[in-house]
Amino acid sequence: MASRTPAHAVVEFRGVTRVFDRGVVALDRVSFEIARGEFVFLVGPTGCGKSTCIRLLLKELEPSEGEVLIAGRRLSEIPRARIPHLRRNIGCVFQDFKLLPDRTVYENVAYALRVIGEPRSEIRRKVPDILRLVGLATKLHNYPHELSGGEQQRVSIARAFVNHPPLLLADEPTGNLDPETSLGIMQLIHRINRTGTTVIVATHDHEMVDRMRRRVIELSEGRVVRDERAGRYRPEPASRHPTVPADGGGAA
Ligand SMILES: Nc1ncnc2c1ncn2[C@@H]1O[C@H](COP(=O)(O)OP(=O)(O)OP(=O)(O)O)[C@@H](O)[C@H]1O
Repeated sequence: MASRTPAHAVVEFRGVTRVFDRGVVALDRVSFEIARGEFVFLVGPTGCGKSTCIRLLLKELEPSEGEVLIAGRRLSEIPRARIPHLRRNIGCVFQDFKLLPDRTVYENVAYALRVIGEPRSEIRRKVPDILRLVGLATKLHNYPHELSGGEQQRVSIARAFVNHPPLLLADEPTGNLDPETSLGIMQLIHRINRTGTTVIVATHDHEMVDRMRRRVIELSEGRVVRDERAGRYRPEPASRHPTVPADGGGAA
């Protein structure tokens, strides 16, 4: 069957339901499209299904019903052997950085290139370049434990972006950082977005969402309850979406 995904859509969730063991419905008929180059915040209270969306995009999970598409391709049709190729085109940033503790900053980033068979000369060129971009040119030989949380997150962003993937997923990237450091991280992710990379950030960080005023997709109990162009963490008081409290009620 021909795909209905518009040529410009990088990501599409088409009626996606995901049910876990014991009948936990993490996502319930979720549909949205994200165009090439968009910056999207995925928000909502804990347990609403944000990480499940990210894991579906990485094909770490399969939908119980519906389809997830990337660049018009149904992930259900991608064979197991091609999953590494899919993931190579998706940069990932997580709350806990996931750095290799016994490798230097340089090695942590170089490793991402080595596993995909990048020639040594390219690694030597690309790693210092990306570390300069994230503001860590002087920390190449430090180990993760010698860095602040914000610096560690910059390393993980460098690692995620060193291949210039068309899609960057960030799951709670500022969750462990103070507000000022978070702002720097979000500015960096914004800069990456401006190079043309599509960015999806799952977050509870309402300050950040309110400051950035980008597209906001809000989930509640596994359903999309709001999708706004230049949204805030919570809907505007005059919102046309009365199903979600406008007074800041609910979990932060
Ligand atoms: N592997 C799993 N097995 C069973 N239930 C799961 C599993 N993963 C997630 N869930 C459940 O699915 C629901 C959605 O979880 P998910 O992690 O997507 O939420 P979230 O919005 O990312 O939450 P948080 O903001 O706390 O990270 C929750 O009820 C969660 O307990």
